[in-house]
Amino acid sequence: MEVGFLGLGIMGKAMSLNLLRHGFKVTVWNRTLSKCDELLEHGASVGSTPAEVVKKCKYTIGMLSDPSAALAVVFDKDGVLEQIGEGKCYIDMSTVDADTSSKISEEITKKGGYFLEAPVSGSKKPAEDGQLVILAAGEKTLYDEIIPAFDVMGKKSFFLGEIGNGAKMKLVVNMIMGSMLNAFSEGLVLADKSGLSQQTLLDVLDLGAMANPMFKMKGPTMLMSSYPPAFPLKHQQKDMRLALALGDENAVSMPVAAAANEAFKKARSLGLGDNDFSAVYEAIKVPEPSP
Ligand SMILES: NC(=O)C1=CN([C@@H]2O[C@H](COP(=O)(O)OP(=O)(O)OC[C@H]3O[C@@H](n4cnc5c(N)ncnc54)[C@H](OP(=O)(O)O)[C@@H]3O)[C@@H](O)[C@H]2O)C=CC1
Ligand SMILES: O=CC(=O)O
Repeated sequence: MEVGFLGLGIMGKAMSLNLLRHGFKVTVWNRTLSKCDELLEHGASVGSTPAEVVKKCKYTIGMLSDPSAALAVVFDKDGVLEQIGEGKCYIDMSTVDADTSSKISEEITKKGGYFLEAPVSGSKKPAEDGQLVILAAGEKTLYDEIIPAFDVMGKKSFFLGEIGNGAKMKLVVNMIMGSMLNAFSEGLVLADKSGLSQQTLLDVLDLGAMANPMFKMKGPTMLMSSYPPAFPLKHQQKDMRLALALGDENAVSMPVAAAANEAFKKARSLGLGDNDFSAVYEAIKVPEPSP
């Protein structure tokens, strides 16, 4: 199977390498073209624009940072839309809101193409190991056709129905994840300030009903103030923002998520946006100014 891949950030690089490793023919494009070099060494072809990739491949996958990037790659000059048409398929795996996905879907469909949104749950390591959870929605026939690629990139794929449902599911999941990480960070600070061993807190949590891979993986590195980006904090804050907007639309009160969003915003204002999202702990450690 031949696929195009647009966006070689942390996730896109790992996902496209996996496809190559499993025998797919892959043509890649990235805004910063130099990031294509490593993929070229692993046997990928390189397209000079998104349009060129779509022209060459029946199936093209996008993995871009946020709604504006996802829209730019489709609608800008030399974008996906210029070559999409009858028999061409576009799969956007970026985390965006339902409106962004719908705009892309409408225009692609108008031109006779097929569209699937398919955001993923799971970070850098699951992407490298082909262990993502794929949350797809949109064109069911395209979903069935692209399953061989999803099976390489992920451990489980869900088909969630109409366009927007994949985006919404992803935002709900990440709203929970961001809120949990904040509560965890506050717990670490509280343990420290009240004279307890933070390591013992990690051990206690890991033995009880709240044990989870995120606390287990992030806890030790947070205690070392080490935040190499697996999931960049700026993207987690974008997801909190989009999840809160979804809450607004549906009149769902989410005070916990709103407070977590404030902590991620504070972390961004401290210059931590390109660090791993667990760096929110640094923002929680900073004392509030006294009145
Ligand atoms: N990292 C993670 O753990 C996970 C991330 N996600 C989601 O996946 C998506 C990608 O994440 P990740 O790989 O971590 O992000 P990165 O920041 O590592 O990569 C972002 C990619 O988007 C490209 N990009 C940004 N702006 C534009 C633009 N205006 N036009 C064209 N390309 C653009 C970047 O290109 P360039 O190299 O030129 O900057 C890069 O290829 C995000 O939506 C994120 O929320 C989902 C699950 C897990
Ligand atoms: O979106 C991030 C993730 O870890 O999933």
